[in-house]
Amino acid sequence: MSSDEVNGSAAVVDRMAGALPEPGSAKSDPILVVDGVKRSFGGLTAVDVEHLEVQRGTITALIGPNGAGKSTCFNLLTGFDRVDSGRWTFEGRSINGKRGHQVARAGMVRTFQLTKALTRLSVLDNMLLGAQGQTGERMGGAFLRSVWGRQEKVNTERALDLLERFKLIDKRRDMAGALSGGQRKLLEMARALMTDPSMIMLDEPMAGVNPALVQSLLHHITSLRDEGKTVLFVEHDMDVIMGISDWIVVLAQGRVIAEGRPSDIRSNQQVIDAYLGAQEVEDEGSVSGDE
Ligand SMILES: Nc1ncnc2c1ncn2[C@@H]1O[C@H](COP(=O)(O)OP(=O)(O)OP(=O)(O)O)[C@@H](O)[C@H]1O
Repeated sequence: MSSDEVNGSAAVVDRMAGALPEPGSAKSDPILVVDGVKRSFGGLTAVDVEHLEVQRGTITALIGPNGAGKSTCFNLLTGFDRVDSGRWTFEGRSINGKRGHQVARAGMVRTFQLTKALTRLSVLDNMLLGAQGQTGERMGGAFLRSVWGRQEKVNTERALDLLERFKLIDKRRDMAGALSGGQRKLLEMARALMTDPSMIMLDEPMAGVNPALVQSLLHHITSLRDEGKTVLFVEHDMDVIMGISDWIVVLAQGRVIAEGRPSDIRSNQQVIDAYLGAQEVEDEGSVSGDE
């Protein structure tokens, strides 16, 4: 059995069957299709993606060196930044120009590199904020309750179910600020699921997380895929990337320089030159741990 078959279920392997390991490759059933998306800051081109398709029901990693444009790409696609040019469709519908909460309501939800869990709100209130589709970062719990009314019961039940699933149920009354770094990542993921998205985008879900919680997060990510959701994630940890990705997209200087299964990417000389070579040196000197 190949490492790619180990990573994904048989169904996932089938979904990627016709996809060629090359930049811009067509997928059999793309949930997200990006065309000509560009974003510059002053004279610096941060993102310049000619064509990208993300296959439905898979785990796709977006990797690349620091400053490659990964977070900017996430920000653009999810309505947290504006493109200079380009268009993209989600579930066949254009979501250009939509704001973050509208994108979330369309079914595409993202988490942030630095967790946005409101530290002075309880874990449960953070979850209830998630039900709004990521708006209201400045809203308090009392406001939430008045807005929700009858809907609050339904949302609270969903929040408690998710907190149970993510093993945070005992923390529901604690302030989010009292959680460890890893628990905040779990809360971010749980919160993102409040709107029952079909696609979840995770920005560095493992950063600052201790090894025990890494296993738990990995389990949650693969479970989401196995339930039929699409996962797109940005990550630097190569063991994580190679271990759970069905497909990998490599960005360098804003452009997609390679795409493929983990085995394709590992042996791609251009990727080794632009990223993997330097990454190995970095990993040798790094120490990981929870906050
Ligand atoms: N708001 C901004 N203003 C100016 N420059 C920006 C802004 N946001 C990003 N950049 C620049 O755009 C480039 C891409 O940054 P981005 O954060 O998207 O990279 P990244 O691949 O996510 O990096 P990392 O792995 O370090 O998180 C970088 O050169 C960065 O300095």
